[in-house]
Amino acid sequence: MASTPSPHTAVTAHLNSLLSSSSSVNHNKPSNLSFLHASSNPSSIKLLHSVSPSSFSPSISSSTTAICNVLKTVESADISLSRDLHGVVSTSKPTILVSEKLGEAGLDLLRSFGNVDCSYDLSPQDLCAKISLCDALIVRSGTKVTREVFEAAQGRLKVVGRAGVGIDNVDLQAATEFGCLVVNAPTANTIAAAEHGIALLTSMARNVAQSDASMKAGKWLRSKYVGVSLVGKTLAIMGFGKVGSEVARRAKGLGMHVIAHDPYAPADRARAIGVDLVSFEQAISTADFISLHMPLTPATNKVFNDDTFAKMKKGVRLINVARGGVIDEDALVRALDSGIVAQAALDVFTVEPPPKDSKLVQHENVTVTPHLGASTKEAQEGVAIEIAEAVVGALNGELSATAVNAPMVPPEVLSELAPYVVLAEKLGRLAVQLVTGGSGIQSVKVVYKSARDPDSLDTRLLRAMVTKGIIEPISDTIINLVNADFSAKQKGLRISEERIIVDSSPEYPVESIQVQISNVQSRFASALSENGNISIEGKVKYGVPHLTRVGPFSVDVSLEGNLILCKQVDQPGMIGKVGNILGESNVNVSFMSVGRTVKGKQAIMAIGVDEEPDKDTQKKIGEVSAVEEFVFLKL
Ligand SMILES: NC(=O)c1ccc[n+]([C@@H]2O[C@H](COP(=O)([O-])OP(=O)(O)OC[C@H]3O[C@@H](n4cnc5c(N)ncnc54)[C@H](O)[C@@H]3O)[C@@H](O)[C@H]2O)c1
Ligand SMILES: O=C(O)[C@H](O)COP(=O)(O)O
Repeated sequence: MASTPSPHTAVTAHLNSLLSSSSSVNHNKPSNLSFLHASSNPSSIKLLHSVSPSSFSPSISSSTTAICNVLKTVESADISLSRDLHGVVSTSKPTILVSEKLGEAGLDLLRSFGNVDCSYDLSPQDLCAKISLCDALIVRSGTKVTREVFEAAQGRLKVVGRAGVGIDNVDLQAATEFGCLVVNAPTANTIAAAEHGIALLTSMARNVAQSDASMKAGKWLRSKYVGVSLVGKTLAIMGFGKVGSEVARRAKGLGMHVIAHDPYAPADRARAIGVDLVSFEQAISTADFISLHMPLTPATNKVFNDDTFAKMKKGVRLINVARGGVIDEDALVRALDSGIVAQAALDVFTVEPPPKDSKLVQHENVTVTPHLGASTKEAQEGVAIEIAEAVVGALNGELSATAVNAPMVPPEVLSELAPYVVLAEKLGRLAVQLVTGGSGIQSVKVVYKSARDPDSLDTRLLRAMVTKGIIEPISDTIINLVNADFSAKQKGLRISEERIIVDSSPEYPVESIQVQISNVQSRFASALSENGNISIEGKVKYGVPHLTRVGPFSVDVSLEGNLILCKQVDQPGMIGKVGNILGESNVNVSFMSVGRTVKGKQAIMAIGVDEEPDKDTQKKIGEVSAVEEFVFLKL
């Protein structure tokens, strides 16, 4: 059993805290911190510990050390630990609330990882009451995950998994503000939805539902239910994404002429299946059938309304397996009554279930199904597995390929950037401690020197880590990849980035990272560069982050433990004097580096120390005659 975590473990543990720590932006509420253990294999990361910061009192670091010691003892035992709200450490697993029916295979996977609570049909109040006991929530389209849910979670909820595509029932803004990751299952129900679209298209064209109902009512109405043929007719696909393009493929097989409108779809993908991409106006004015496959967003909300129906070909037929909200349903009733729209086939509604007396649902030219697009056995099993894997991965601190509100960083980029992620956080943490009073920071610049083309360097993770390092020491907000940019904006912190190409080995993604804070006073004036900004720079050496520059001074000290920066007149004996004072106080020096601008003038000592020197010791250092200023910094 290792008594000291390997550099790799430390690196991945840092990554995990970035990816998995949950936060509450409502500062009155406690946030949960997740301590995660990373094994030497980054793909097998285990959530070991979850604890409320209130239970850390009085000293976060001493509690952390104690907890880490416990963790070390179980490191090889693959046991999950958690601490309850009273701070009692116990073996427990994360709790996953599943609020709508999910396929068994997905549930099995979830059960092998955590405690699964399948509570279907919860009222909004019951959901809010339960959620503070849950680490993850899995929903379909029937559960509204509102801001109130995130507030009620009190920082514990780390991930919301949407077992399907549409995330319009999740308040993404609130999720992001609360640092909660949202993942979806975007692929497993595509074919089911496309097949349902085709089922609605063909059954509407041949009045299958209406004639079935009339026969069951004892009638035989052959002339009433004469249909229309599909072959040679123009079908407009609105939203040429996964479902839209599969509907297009199938409609071509039925001999239809298919056009599509999608402002973001690549023309070559459309061409590849023989579909012309056209403007919105052209699509709706020339089509005999219009099939909707765009997401519900502020831009698509009620995009089919009185104005747009008026532009359609008289007698057009409409299919909607996307979202009810893209249609103004009252306007559709009017268009059906006037004959502009001959028929509609709808799987989705603005309010689900729609009111029993809905004129639209009751309309004789309308065929309806109760949101069944994704409801095939195959799709539901697929979606359940897809979302269970995404949620387990997220709880394990892995970056999700289906994250909806966080950058998706490919695993290879992630593993390459891992040591720089640690460096970025430590530089942010050091830089903010150099500011007098710590707060009032408005403008931070992060400069990356790299031999690589700036376009090939994905710095989102590094920027988030610098943000984490700066914000966490001066607030009670826990920062992760989800909420880093939002939290910075909330605090009026502008983080800009610059990438400088340097002539070094492109083998490493980053040569150095520099953090500059402008328009602030510094507790350590020597950290100010010529332009008056606090400026510190670091590099990764042999996988370990190092501080390499403070203001104009070059230093080289490994960023572990704590740090004393000391500015003195460049003269012999200084290392001994300060070293002796620390030694007398039992403060162990781990690293030491001296940097100067000109021989015999000023120099900076960067001293790595394991313990924090007490006030008396710090006073003695300040009293050494050649020492002009010094500062103690926690890493
Ligand atoms: N009825 C069901 O059970 C069911 C099942 C699956 C998906 N859906 C819904 O179908 C829709 C499409 O799903 P998908 O998996 O194909 O998603 P997708 O993201 O692959 O495709 C959506 C497409 O819509 C396009 N789009 C965005 N804004 C647009 C606009 N203003 N006009 C035209 N196109 C626009 C996008 O560029 C994208 O290509 C979603 O709303 C989803 O929720 C419903
Ligand atoms: O967006 C989706 O994936 C579909 O609308 C499916 O929704 P459901 O999971 O509620 O069936």
